[in-house]
Amino acid sequence: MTNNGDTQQEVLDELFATIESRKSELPEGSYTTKLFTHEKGENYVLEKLGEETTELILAAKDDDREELQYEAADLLYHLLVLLSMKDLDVDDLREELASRFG
Ligand SMILES: N=c1c2ncn([C@@H]3O[C@H](COP(=O)(O)OP(=O)(O)OP(=O)(O)O)[C@@H](O)[C@H]3O)c2ncn1[C@@H]1O[C@H](COP(=O)(O)O)[C@@H](O)[C@H]1O
Repeated sequence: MTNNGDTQQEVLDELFATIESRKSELPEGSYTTKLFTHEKGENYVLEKLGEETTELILAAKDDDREELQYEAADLLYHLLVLLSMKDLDVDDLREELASRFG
């Protein structure tokens, strides 16, 4: 693992803020806009989560750590989009995880 300091520490917050901004502005050419405006509605992001989960499982089964890292990031991105669609945010996720500590 590499560590470039604050940039990596804050990347989840920055990614979530970008997702929220795409949700309100819906800029053309944005993949996130595509997820928020797809004709299948939230089912499309749910399908993507299923696909990304399958890809993650295959990477784990293959013991391909590089692919696993890549697929985990894809999965997390789509999860954050789903949270945003449901008006939850990354702090809700932190709060739930923190409540399980100890
Ligand atoms: N982290 C991500 C991210 N992870 C995965 N993806 C996209 O998720 C898709 C993964 O689905 P697939 O592997 O099935 O690829 P695909 O065939 O292109 O997907 P489909 O078009 O079939 O749905 C790819 O298109 C990836 O580009 C992401 N797209 C965007 N982000 C982040 O979101 C930010 C905003 O992106 P835009 O909304 O595109 O401006 C970016 O700066 C990134 O930080």
